[in-house]
Amino acid sequence: MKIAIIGYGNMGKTYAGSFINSRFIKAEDIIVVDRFTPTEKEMLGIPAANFISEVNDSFSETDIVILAVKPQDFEAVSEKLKSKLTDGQIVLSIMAGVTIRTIQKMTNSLKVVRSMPNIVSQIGMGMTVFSASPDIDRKDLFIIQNLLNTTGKSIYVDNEKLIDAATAVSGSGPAYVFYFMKSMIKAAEQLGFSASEAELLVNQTFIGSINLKNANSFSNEEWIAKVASKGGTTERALEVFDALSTEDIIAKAVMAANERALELGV
Ligand SMILES: NC(=O)C1=CN([C@@H]2O[C@H](COP(=O)(O)OP(=O)(O)OC[C@H]3O[C@@H](n4cnc5c(N)ncnc54)[C@H](O)[C@@H]3O)[C@@H](O)[C@H]2O)C=CC1
Ligand SMILES: O=C(O)[C@@H]1CCC=N1
Repeated sequence: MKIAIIGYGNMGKTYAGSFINSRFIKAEDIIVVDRFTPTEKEMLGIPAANFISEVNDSFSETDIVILAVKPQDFEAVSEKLKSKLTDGQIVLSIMAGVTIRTIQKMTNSLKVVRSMPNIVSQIGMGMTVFSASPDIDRKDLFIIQNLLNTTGKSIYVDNEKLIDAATAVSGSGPAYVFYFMKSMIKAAEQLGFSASEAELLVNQTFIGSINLKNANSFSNEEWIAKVASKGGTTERALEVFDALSTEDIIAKAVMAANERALELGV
């Protein structure tokens, strides 16, 4: 199977790396289009000749074309791509917001899969939610899901609106986690820890908590109750979160991301 990746930034590189490392796709079967020439290390064993700056005739030989540019760059890409795609090819988009309908219109392609991965795909622990146009048959969907699963876990949704919702939850989600970590590190420093000590305390707390959660079937509420002793320190901190409506703030932020995904699709 041959794959073209348009846009070799954070996500384009992540995808190429996952496909190659999982041995699902051979490095020589990947074509990359970007304005920038990557370093040798970034090429991941893909032959230098397979890196091109514009979509060209070699595209008609590929089975899947992955759109990994920013939504704002899609129009320019689609202009070049439109005339090169043939009927059997699958277009797989990871762009935030851009709808299946828009991708179909702008690429003249009926076989479109729209997905929302996250950056954690870099270490094979990503979360991807995907949906497909009616012309994608079961076999196509199976191939795509196998490909996506080289980057982590995936779920298929019929309702395309859930791709925007996933963008706001799991797509942008890693940044929310890093934001929370950054805030805790800052507080730890204010309490007297050095920057590296603060980072260790917070990293280990996150890694440990997630692994603990995964090792048992208790809910988040149950875990909170196990940590927060009556009249103790955690309870005092949680009172501050509640008094400042932190849950509402987080919900508002996620809704804002969802709104932005919808705007990007217009
Ligand atoms: N960064 C993330 O965590 C996630 C990003 N996404 C989506 O993935 C897409 C890419 O995001 P990133 O990789 O973070 O962006 P990026 O900015 O790191 O990479 C985009 C690449 O596209 C290239 N590019 C721009 N115009 C081009 C053109 N006309 N032809 C060929 N290449 C062109 C740029 O040179 C750049 O290397 C976006 O649509 C974003 O919504 C989805 C999930 C997570
Ligand atoms: O911020 C963005 O628009 C992209 C989509 C999800 C993560 N990054």
